[in-house]
Amino acid sequence: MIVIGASGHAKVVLGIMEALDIAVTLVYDKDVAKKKIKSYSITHEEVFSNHETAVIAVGNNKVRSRLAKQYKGKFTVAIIHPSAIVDPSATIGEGSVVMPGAIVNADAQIGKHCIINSGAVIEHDCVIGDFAHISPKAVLAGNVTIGAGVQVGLNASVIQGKSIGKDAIIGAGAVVVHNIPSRCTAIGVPAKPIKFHDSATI
Ligand SMILES: CC(=O)SCCNC(=O)CCNC(=O)[C@H](O)C(C)(C)COP(=O)(O)OP(=O)(O)OC[C@H]1O[C@@H](n2cnc3c(N)ncnc32)[C@H](O)[C@@H]1OP(=O)(O)O
Repeated sequence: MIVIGASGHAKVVLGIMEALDIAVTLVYDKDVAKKKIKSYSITHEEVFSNHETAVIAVGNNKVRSRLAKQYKGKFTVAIIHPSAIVDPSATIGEGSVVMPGAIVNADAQIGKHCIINSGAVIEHDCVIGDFAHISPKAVLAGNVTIGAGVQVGLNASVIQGKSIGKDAIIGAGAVVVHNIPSRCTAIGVPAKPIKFHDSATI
């Protein structure tokens, strides 16, 4: 399997692949200054064979979205660390990565190319849009809806039934008790928007 990206996030993705015994054919990053990641040499040329599947190991939601378009057709599976607990009724889209210790509960639906980071909890019936990132130790209660491209920060929590609009950023430690609009940054307890931005992930 090809790993696209060679940043810190890629180190964790590579660790998951090692734990799953998935053979890494090459790690690609166009940045020629990057030479090695863990025990892997970094390839700077796009020398992908057509039939080989890939994972995008890039933490930035917008960059991950761009790369998913660029290499469309190469993504077939989700990568899930063996220590994560995923209910059999949950669905996880292709290209998504579930990190160590995460919990994804019954009937949760996780989109494509999402990151469910270390120790995050996604409760029953949550729906998470493509390219979202649920940061380490963030907790989503039941029936939460997360728009495409959202980042929920470290240790943030969202109470049951609330929704967060596309491309919003929820600050570390925030507690979401009201719906949050698209394309804003919201912080605090209770979380409130402090600014809005234009750019969209998809
Ligand atoms: C494995 C990994 O590493 S995964 C990575 C996980 N990373 C995270 O979860 C980080 C989440 N990001 C944050 O919390 C950021 O601070 C953000 C996105 C909320 C804000 O970042 P920026 O847009 O750069 O805003 P900035 O840093 O200028 O802060 C704006 C104001 O909000 C305050 N603020 C920033 N973050 C928070 C927060 N999480 N909670 C409360 N207040 C905050 C700042 O102190 C500042 O206040 P001031 O204007 O009174 O000085």
